[in-house]
Amino acid sequence: MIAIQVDQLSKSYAYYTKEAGLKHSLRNLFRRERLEKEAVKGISFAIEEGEMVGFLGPNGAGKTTTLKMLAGILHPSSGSATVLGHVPWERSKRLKMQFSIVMGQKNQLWWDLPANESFLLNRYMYEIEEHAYRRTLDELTELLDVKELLGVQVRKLSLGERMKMELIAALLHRPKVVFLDEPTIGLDFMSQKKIRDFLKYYNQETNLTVILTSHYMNDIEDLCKRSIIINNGRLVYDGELRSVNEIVSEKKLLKLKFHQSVAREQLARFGTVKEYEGVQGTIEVDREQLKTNTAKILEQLPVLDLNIEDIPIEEGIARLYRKGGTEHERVG
Ligand SMILES: Nc1ncnc2c1ncn2[C@@H]1O[C@H](COP(=O)(O)OP(=O)(O)OP(=O)(O)O)[C@@H](O)[C@H]1O
Repeated sequence: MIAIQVDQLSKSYAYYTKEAGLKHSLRNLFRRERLEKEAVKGISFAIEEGEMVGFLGPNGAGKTTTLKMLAGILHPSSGSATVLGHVPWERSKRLKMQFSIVMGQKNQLWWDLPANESFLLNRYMYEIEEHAYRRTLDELTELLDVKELLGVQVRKLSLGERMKMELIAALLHRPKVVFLDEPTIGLDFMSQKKIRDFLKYYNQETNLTVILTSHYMNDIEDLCKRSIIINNGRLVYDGELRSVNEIVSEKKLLKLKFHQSVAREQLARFGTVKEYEGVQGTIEVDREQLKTNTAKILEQLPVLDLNIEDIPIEEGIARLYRKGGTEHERVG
């Protein structure tokens, strides 16, 4: 069953230019230049129930704008969307009861109170029955290993502990769809991994539908079979992250080890040298030349070991991003 359906969704922000100086300020009183920023430009996708989808894009690509529309915080300029069959910006109670958003950069818990007080507030807001509340809280605090921290003022918790509490607050009412916006931002490697392991387990156990944005590729690679990538407001990729390079890159990496030292110039005859240490090196080779160049290398150089690899995913994504620029369109 489809949980999230997005069709030709667009959002433009209107804003006015302001030049510095008194002369310009006075002129602006009478004649301001109105500009429009098309932050999201007709994106479409569908997400099945239980899917965990990565949502990627460079700064300013339109991710937050899209998530805000799907969370019902913003109205779109055009297009349509449904979350669990409801139009999000109509803000129906039935959808609110089945939905949650976690923003790694924003606090949703009361800073000066212990987390369990904020949880109680959520219990009343979401009308969670006492027994179900106790059971869910027990389960989540157990899984995230924060039971003994429930009574500690949120401001005194570490970043990782606070993030775990934010997740609990978002999941107490057992939503069916959750948007996680940078849930591991600023966390150390181990805390990131703990949150990832929890999300993986919880998604499998409960069939939760998740849209996840993260600047850490580990999060996306580990958790999301599918990623949607937007750039400059447009959808530029929808599929497995691993396959990005098949689309954007005409290059492969050849990793070589030799019996004896080989001169850099010798390697450079077969491709762009990326790493060089005498007895080993890495070169970037055009896909079409891969076969012939590999054969020549094996024939002409003292090869001990040879591996063919894709260019790193981060690099493939960066190439995908470089395909688009920014657009500010004048409308009046
Ligand atoms: N209220 C607004 N008025 C005018 N322009 C806006 C407004 N909000 C966002 N924008 C512009 O819309 C574009 C998309 O912004 P958005 O915050 O959706 O991007 P993002 O992909 O979430 O970026 P980041 O990763 O930096 O958070 C940006 O160019 C931004 O400057």
